[in-house]
Amino acid sequence: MLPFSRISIIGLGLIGSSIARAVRAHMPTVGITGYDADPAVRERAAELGIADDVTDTPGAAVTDADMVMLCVPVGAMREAGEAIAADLADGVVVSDVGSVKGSILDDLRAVLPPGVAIVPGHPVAGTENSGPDAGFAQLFHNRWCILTPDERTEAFAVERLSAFWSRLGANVEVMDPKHHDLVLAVTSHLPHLIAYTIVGTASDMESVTRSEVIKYSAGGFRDFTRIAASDPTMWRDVFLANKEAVLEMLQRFTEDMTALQRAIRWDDGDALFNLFSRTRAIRRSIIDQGQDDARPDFGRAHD
Ligand SMILES: NC(=O)C1=CN([C@@H]2O[C@H](COP(=O)(O)OP(=O)(O)OC[C@H]3O[C@@H](n4cnc5c(N)ncnc54)[C@H](O)[C@@H]3O)[C@@H](O)[C@H]2O)C=CC1
Ligand SMILES: O=C(O)C(=O)Cc1ccc(O)cc1
Repeated sequence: MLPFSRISIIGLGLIGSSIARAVRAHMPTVGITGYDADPAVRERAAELGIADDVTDTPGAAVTDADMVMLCVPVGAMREAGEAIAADLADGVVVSDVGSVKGSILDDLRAVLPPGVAIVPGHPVAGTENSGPDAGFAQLFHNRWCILTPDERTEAFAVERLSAFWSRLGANVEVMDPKHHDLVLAVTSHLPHLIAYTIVGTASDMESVTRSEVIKYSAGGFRDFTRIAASDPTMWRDVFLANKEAVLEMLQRFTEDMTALQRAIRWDDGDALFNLFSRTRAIRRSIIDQGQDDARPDFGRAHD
């Protein structure tokens, strides 16, 4: 049995359009209605035919839905919830895909009516691209989707949402929101901050020209430039919403970086070698678990 029969997607960018495409591919009988605050995105989404209907108001997109997925930047979740509150059907499941989970449940509970089941979620899958053209149906294949309900969240809603993400090819895990934010601070948010910093540092250097940075961007730097091309609005919101955990991880990172600086200064080759051997082992276990993104077709636009 299908977990939902008519879904609504609010925010038709990379993640919203990927969900729409994946639902089309894996649950073709499920109806999809979409809305985006940006008229140009609505127009493009309609052109691409990623939803059965793209509406001009948020309310019209949700009236008939049995599940609503909020796919907007973290800082816009509350406003997006407010905009649909009056038009939600009783018993509807509302979820989201935000990269930070701590405050979302409180924010959504504050603006949505009591008859609505709220299950926050985060598909740990994405790319540096944004907008409706960037989405693709296979984005969630063999990727994690973390759900962060609390003790008040209706069990039926967690089960249905779990089934929904499984159908899209994801592996579902349930986690406490605070723990989610700490784990993602080190595995996703801090790496993005480092990438933004290093690319910024290189571009600020006066003795190295911009064309040299582009021309000689070998392995490491090149990977950072991909991450540092990620959406500014999305990442501004992530850092502001996960301030505490990011600052805690940044503190640890800075201390570890200072230790490395010291090892280089004092020619402590053993310290460098030992750390690099430990980190190599982590990379190998990621590959062994089939969690590597370096698949030949990953991140390319295809449906
Ligand atoms: N980009 C990524 O790799 C991943 C992003 N996420 C999360 O998914 C969410 C969406 O990110 P993307 O799809 O990448 O961004 P995107 O920029 O591609 O799409 C977001 C869309 O939301 C629309 N929007 C903004 N405020 C709105 C509002 N109040 N009502 C309706 N539409 C509104 C924008 O016009 C835009 O089209 C974010 O919360 C992000 O943290 C989660 C996993 C991966
Ligand atoms: O493009 C990449 O490497 C990413 O890390 C994508 C990504 C961005 C944000 C998330 O919350 C989850 C995944």
